Amino acid sequence: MEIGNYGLYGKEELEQQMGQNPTPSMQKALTLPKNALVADKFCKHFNLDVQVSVASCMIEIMRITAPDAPYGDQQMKDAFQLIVSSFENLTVKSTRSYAKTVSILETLAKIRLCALMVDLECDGVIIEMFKYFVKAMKTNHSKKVFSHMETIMVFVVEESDDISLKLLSPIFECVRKDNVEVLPIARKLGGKVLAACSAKLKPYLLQALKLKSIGPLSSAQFSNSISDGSRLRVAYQGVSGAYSESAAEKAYPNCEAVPCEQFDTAFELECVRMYIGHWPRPCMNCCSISIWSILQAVERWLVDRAVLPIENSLGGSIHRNYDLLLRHRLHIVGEVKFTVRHCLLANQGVKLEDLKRVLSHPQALAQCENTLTKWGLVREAVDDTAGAAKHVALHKLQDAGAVASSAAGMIYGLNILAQDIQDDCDNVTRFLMLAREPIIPGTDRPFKTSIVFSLEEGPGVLFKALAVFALRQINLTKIESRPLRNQPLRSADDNNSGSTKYFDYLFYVDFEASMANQNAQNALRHLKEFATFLRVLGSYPVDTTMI
Ligand SMILES: O=C(O)C(=O)C[C@]1(C(=O)O)C=C[C@@H](O)C=C1
Repeated sequence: MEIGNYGLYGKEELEQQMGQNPTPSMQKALTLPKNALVADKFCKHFNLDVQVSVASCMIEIMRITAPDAPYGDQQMKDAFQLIVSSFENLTVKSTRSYAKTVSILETLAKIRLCALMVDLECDGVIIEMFKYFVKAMKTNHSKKVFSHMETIMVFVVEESDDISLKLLSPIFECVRKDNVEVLPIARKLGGKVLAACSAKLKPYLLQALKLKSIGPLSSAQFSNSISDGSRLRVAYQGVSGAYSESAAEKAYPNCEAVPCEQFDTAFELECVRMYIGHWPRPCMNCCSISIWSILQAVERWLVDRAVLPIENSLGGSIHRNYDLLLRHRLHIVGEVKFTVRHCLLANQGVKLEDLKRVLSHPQALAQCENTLTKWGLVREAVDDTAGAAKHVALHKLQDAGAVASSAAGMIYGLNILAQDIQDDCDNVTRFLMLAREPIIPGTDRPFKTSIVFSLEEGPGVLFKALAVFALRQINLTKIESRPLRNQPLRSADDNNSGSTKYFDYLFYVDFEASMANQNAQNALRHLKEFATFLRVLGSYPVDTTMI
């Protein structure tokens, strides 16, 4: 089909913008340059600046001849390809052709030539254009550039009848909450397009989310991919640069580490919200309820593992996380020990003497207790170390620093004022890997089993409980007691059918044996005889490595 003119996107509107159609004499005058431009020696010139100049002349001719297209369909497609290729110049402001490229962008936005791109089904070219826009947002452009990109993207979406997910993926990718490669300004661009086209994009967003969902877990331990070949998604609490992210990557070297604001939600809705976390408010109001209900259906399969810090060699047990282990019906499938080396981070130009306060995760603050006291800094607890660094950078704080990793310093552009500020160089945090399915315990390598139980009141019951292991030469590596805050629990057989009971204390015990081991099974059978509640949290390989 020969499109031939821009009638599809409003002749009148265009005539208004252009003033009038070109006169016959102007049409005649244009013939020569119009034909010359499509010659290979110009449009396929090896020099990129020449190509941009050709693209600029072509779009100028399109502007003059509007609403008629100056070329036939194939030549128009080639011209669009050349025009879009020139947008590479938008990614580096210092290039010679930057100003010319901005003017091409402006014309494309103003005369809405992109409608013709949609009609000509130039999907590949449009995707390339969207990708350039997102990439270009790493450079500091004027507001005008931002608004032209927004106009073009919205127009393309609104003009397209049947949009492919591939075409939308640059937009969805740049609003994805866990996409650390995207700068806030690019997120804003994606968010504005989503907001402007919310009604049209809603079904596509849901489709994209469903495709992200994955089937039930395989029980393969420490496997980096799931059955369909996609990467294992490992949720961790905090933002990029948190120690938990490094622990996730140590356990599953090829995984996709997914930042979540709170651990409680790592396996739940937070991971679903990663797509719509940056959805602008007005849009949330109109679609959140339906998105919510549909997302609930897929939420359970959005991540495969969660990483949970459980204890630290200096700070001790992380009590809240012990409580979470019981609240969620997840299984421990692995552990990772990670050497934590803290830095004091601050904005560029800020010196140690300027600091009055320091932000970090309470565990990190506790691990640097002596050093921070020596410096006389007021401690402020936040959700994670990298989040603290991000906050200090984002708000350009001059009186506050952050205790976090050097990686967080790099990510958020902070200066390292001091390194290795933990109170002891042997500062190791133990992380647990959690999954919905347990792994099949083995005997081929050292295994550890974590259990939680409660006991009736009485003299010597705890002694008796621990003796079941001592009698069988099973070594205990950890014992932790937690108060039971009057919360109902299932009974000892753990099959969900027991009556509700209340206990005073819970004992968390780790012992060095696999549940595949007869000795360990006998010990637990023995313990069950007088435990009022018992659950195996997981039997998993011991982390014998240290980094
Ligand atoms: O805030 C982080 O970076 C975390 O990964 C959390 C955490 C923790 O909870 O203990 C992990 C390791 C360090 O011990 C300090 C903080």
